[in-house]
This record gives sequence, structure tokens and C-alpha cells, in this order.
Amino acid sequence: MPGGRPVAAVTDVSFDLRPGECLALVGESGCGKSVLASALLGLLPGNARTRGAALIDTGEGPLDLLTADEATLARTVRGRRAGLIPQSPAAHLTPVRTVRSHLAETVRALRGTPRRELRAAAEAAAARAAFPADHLDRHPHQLSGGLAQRAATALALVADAPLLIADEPTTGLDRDLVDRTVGELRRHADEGHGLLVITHDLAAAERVADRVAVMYAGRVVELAAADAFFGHPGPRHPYAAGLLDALPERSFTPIPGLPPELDALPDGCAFAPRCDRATERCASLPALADGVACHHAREAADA
Ligand SMILES: Nc1ncnc2c1ncn2[C@@H]1O[C@H](COP(=O)(O)OP(=O)(O)OP(=O)(O)O)[C@@H](O)[C@H]1O
Ligand code: NI
Repeated sequence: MPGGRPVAAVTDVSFDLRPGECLALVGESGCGKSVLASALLGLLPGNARTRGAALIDTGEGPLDLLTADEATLARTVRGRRAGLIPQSPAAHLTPVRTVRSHLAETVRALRGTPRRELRAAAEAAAARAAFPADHLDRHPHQLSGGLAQRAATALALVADAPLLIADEPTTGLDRDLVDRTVGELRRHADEGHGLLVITHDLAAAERVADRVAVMYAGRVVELAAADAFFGHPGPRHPYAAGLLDALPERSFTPIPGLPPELDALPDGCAFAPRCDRATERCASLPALADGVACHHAREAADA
């Protein structure tokens, strides 16, 4: 930050993700979801500091993504072990190149496809993400939001990486496209891939996820099985309960107030100023224990 003040964009996050499993990471704008995704791919800005570990299975043992050097990340991880469908895909594509050229380069780099087979391989990669062949010669600015999303998905799927991170894959899409995207992501997990879906679309999270991690002000405040979270007995953290209650199909009641600025967090629970369960105990920071970080969490369901 200006003046050299640090800001803790993501703190104390801990989860695992297995092949064939989808974890939805949900939370309001600015809570740290995209920073977390960037950290997992070694794409943080140069002045960022990380601590802890993020282990990925490389096929030859675990690799710590937070300490791996750039050459290792570039040669063995990005695209190959972990694919990313970025938030705002159009902004991540090179503006002066066509979708075909993006796909051909990616196929060549990740699969070593010989030049004479590139055209067919690029077309097959596009088809996998339902990107229309007659739009392959368009530039990013000539694509609708939905088609830019498909182009980014096609690129992320080229090397069939065991982990796919999708950052806001349904934002800005119309209803049919949301349904299709959710279906495709779920199929991708069912085929045995690990899937981290970052979204503030809770309806999409409910349909795609096996587990849900709720972030608030840079921390995971609840980590739960999706059926318990969205169904019975429901969320345990008051913030998570508030998020669900804000949905139009539920009680359509917004959480009062706004999330705090990350560079001015209170010492204790960051949600306390907005929380109707807050007491003096909330002046100390609640650790994530048994899936929830709250002094007044609802009881877990009976096992
Ligand atoms: N390079 C940086 N320098 C300072 N602050 C940063 C930097 N990168 C991110 N932040 C801060 O970290 C916070 C988390 O940002 P992030 O993009 O991860 O949010 P998000 O949960 O993905 O939100 P959205 O839903 O809007 O995409 C933001 O408040 C942002 O201001
Ligand atoms: Ni984001």
C-alpha cells in the first residue's frame, strides 16, 4: 500500500481438494478469492509476501506452489497440473491475436503438437469448450462475454490438468450459459479432476460444489459440506447465514453494513461490527475450529 503499509489479502486459509471433488470458494467482492487463486499459480505481484505451503501433486510427489521457482511453475505447473479460467477472460487474452492463434500456441507449448497438426488440434480444443469454429479467427474484442469465457475455458483445458481453478466462471453470463457452464464444470469434476470454483453466485455454487469455503475479509470463516450448508442444518457462521438469507429466493435480506477495509481490520472477529450475535468475546480472533471460525457458531449437525 502507499507508504509501504502491508495489507493481508489472504490469511490463515487451509483446505484440501481431492481428485473428482469440487470446492466452491464464496464471499463478497474484495474478500481475497482471486488473490488466493493467484497465489496457487505463482501469479502474485512481485511485492507480495507469502507464508505457509500449498502442496500440489505433480505426479512425482508434492510440490509447494508458494516456494517453487518461476521456471518450475512455468514448465511443470501452469496449464499442465493446474489450469486457470481467469476472472474477466477477455482481459487475459492477447488483444492483437486471434483465438485460433492463442489455442495453437497453447496446444504446441503444452502438448508439443507438431506444426502440421496444430490447426486440427486447436479446432478440437475449441470444440471441447463449445467455442464455435467459425469464430476462431476473431480477436478478443470481437467476442461476447460468453464467448470470451469459452475461449478461456478451451485454453485452460488444453493439457487436461488435474486441477482446474475457475475464477467467477458464471459472472456476466445469461441464464442458459450459466446452466451450461455449471453442467460442464460438474462433469469435469466427475471425470476425476479437482475443481476450485471461485464465485459469488451462491446458486451456482450449490449446484456444482461438494464442499463450500466461505471467505470474509481474507479469512475462511466456514468450510462445510455443500449439502449441509445449502440444505439442512444450514450454515453455521452468521456471515455465511447472512449470505444465504440475502438471496432473492430466500429471505432477500441483505447483511447490514459493509466489509471492512483489509488494511484496517479490527483485532478480533472482522465480522463482529455487522453481526447480531456479537458479544465482548468477539474482541478476540476466533480460529477456524471444526469447520467454523466464530465464537457463537451454530452447533454442527449430529454426525
Ligand atoms: N497488489 C495489491 N496491492 C494491494 N492490495 C491488493 C493487491 N491485490 C489485491 N489487493 C487487495 O486484496 C483484496 C482482495 O482482492 P481479490 O481480488 O482477491 O478479491 P476477490 O474476493 O477476488 O473479489 P471479487 O469478487 O471482486 O473478484 C482487495 O481488497 C484488494 O484491494
Ligand atoms: Ni476476484
